[in-house]
Amino acid sequence: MEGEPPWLLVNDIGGINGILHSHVPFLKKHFHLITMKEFLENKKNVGQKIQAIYLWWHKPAVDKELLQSLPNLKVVANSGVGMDHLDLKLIASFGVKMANAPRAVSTSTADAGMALMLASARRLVEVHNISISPSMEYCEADILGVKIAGATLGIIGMGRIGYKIALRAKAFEMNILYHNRTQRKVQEEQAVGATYCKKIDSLLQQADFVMVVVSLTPQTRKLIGKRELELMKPTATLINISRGAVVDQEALVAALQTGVIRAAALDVTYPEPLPRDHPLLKLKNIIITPHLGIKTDKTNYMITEEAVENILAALNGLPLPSEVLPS
Ligand SMILES: O=C(O)[C@H](O)CO
Repeated sequence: MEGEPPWLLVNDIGGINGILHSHVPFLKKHFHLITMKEFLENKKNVGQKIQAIYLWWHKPAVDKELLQSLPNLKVVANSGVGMDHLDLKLIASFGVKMANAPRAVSTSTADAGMALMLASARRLVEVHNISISPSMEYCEADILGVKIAGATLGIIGMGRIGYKIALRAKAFEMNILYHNRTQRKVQEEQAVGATYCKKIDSLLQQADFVMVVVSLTPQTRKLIGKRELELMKPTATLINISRGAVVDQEALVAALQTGVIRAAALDVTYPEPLPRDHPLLKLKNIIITPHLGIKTDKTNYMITEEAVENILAALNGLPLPSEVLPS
């Protein structure tokens, strides 16, 4: 209809899997919002009106059936950087563009990685529990942590987020190693004092903290398995803020149970959340957070702003600021 705003499909508004209510007025300035429920109730009449999808926490699922019922779909915008939940080739085969939100997420995800590293090093969860226990009894040895200044951080994946972690770690006076498909420019390395490890093994052998920041691809699935864990120092800590499947969880459970490594701090697991009887949840030397990376007041809003920017560009035939192409 002439003058009508473009229709944007979202999974839901509010609730567990819906966009935040506070984002609705901003989205409504640009789009007519339609939820999956409304779409499914009236598929035939509204399918051709929908031009864009905004995925919130990976929902709705963009499968062949959905793509076939949206003949005028132009763009799928994701509320995060990782696109591993999408079949990029399938979406592109429908002539639909895709975008993620790398600018919005990087600082908060880097902060979450640092928070996990510091919490594990200084045993924050354990000491909190001691502090609120009725007796407050503890031995000094129970609360001894790992000194951060002077320790070596190995960053696996030196993209935008990895680099922001290095910037932060430098301020904490850490030695920084990194492994990445491509080496960063010398000036970039010098700015954060990071040393490139061409081989992941050498990083694993030297680091006191190994932080995994790669995206999930067929090449990075189970990148950290039994062999890699055994290469790590017994005093080392593994921090994963990328995707659960990058670490072989069974191997990790065994490594934590038998002291192959000191501890782990995970913002991501598979599945998310873990079943309540999962062995990882029974360990003392672990911290698990519920995919906290981007969950801050401002970050959430910036993600929606970045998505809107991408969607409007696609609808106006302009280059997308954060277009993602199928590899
Ligand atoms: O990919 C990201 O940006 C976050 O992990 C949210 O999915």
